[in-house]
Amino acid sequence: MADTQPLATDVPFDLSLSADELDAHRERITDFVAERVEAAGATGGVLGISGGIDSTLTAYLAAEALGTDGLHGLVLPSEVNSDENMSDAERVAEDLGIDYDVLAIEPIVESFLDAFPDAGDEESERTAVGNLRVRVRAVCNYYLANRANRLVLGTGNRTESLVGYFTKYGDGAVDCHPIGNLYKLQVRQLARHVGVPDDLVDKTPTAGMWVGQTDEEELGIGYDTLDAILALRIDGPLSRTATARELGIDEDTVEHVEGLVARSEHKRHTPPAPAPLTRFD
Ligand SMILES: Nc1ncnc2c1ncn2[C@@H]1O[C@H](COP(=O)(O)OP(=O)(O)OC[C@H]2O[C@@H]([n+]3cccc(C(=O)O)c3)[C@H](O)[C@@H]2O)[C@@H](O)[C@H]1O
Ligand SMILES: Nc1ncnc2c1ncn2[C@@H]1O[C@H](COP(=O)(O)OP(=O)(O)OP(=O)(O)O)[C@@H](O)[C@H]1O
Ligand SMILES: [Mg+2]
Repeated sequence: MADTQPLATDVPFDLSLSADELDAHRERITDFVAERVEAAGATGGVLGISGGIDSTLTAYLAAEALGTDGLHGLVLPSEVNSDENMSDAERVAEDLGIDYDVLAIEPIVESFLDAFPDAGDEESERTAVGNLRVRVRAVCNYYLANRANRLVLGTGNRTESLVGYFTKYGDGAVDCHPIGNLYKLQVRQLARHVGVPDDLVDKTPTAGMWVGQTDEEELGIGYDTLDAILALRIDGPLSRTATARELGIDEDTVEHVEGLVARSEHKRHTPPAPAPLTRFD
């Protein structure tokens, strides 16, 4: 029996979806995936599966939309992924009955780094190498997509997109974003609704770019609060002051999120070019 209970949060603003809304999202997303694949004349989708909730939900819905033959999974362990996440990723593919490959990407990353022996400072190196791992995964996705005329299915949600919490041309390098209209809390809720096991729904989100990384620690804010600020202040009509008052938080927290959104604007657009010269003035 699907669970449509709201998820517990500490935030006094309820983003939970009703049972009808969850069904509507499920239908909208599965229709979207099927339509994108058909419109592209593709044979199906390719998807990286990490053991996290975003790729798990996307895999469940894409398998529903395309059938198990229409979806190919890629589990791409590196030295920073936990064994638990990688075995969960394989469990998702097995439970869905889709074909999948497991490919350790660290040799590819290492051979790339051999070409750049001079490391930068510790913090920028950590981000650069983390992003390299993410971009190696994107290359793997597209290699398989090219070979079998498939689309690369993204797993980004609305929360990550708005604050730019993804690697440009890494996990952001995809052909469509099936769950891109859901805040993180709603991803978890829809996942539970479609039958994803609780231990996967409740798992701590991690980008898996370095050992011990968690999204909430790096972002400096919990997802429940972040979702609510985005819904009220960025997608909604409230001022900074009204958002802070509504959520019982200080204005600095709202301002922090506004900064994340503003600084990541460039990630949400195709790269700009100077205006062309015209000969028809
Ligand atoms: N204003 C601007 N206009 C145009 N381009 C601009 C720019 N500012 C930076 N850039 C470009 O963007 C680059 C920085 O962006 P990027 O390479 O993405 O790197 P960056 O945003 O620094 O790092 C990626 C962030 O996303 C997180 N992440 C990554 C992957 C997965 C997940 C997850 O949870 O799934 C999270 C990761 O932990 C990290 O915090 C710069 O090096 C520059 O090339
Ligand atoms: N080890 C991996 N193998 C295959 N794909 C991966 C791996 N790590 C990350 N990915 C891909 O990158 C995407 C972005 O990672 P992200 O952490 O945002 O999502 P998630 O792991 O599915 O969920 P969560 O945010 O809850 O951890 C994943 O959804 C998945 O498609
Ligand atoms: Mg993850």
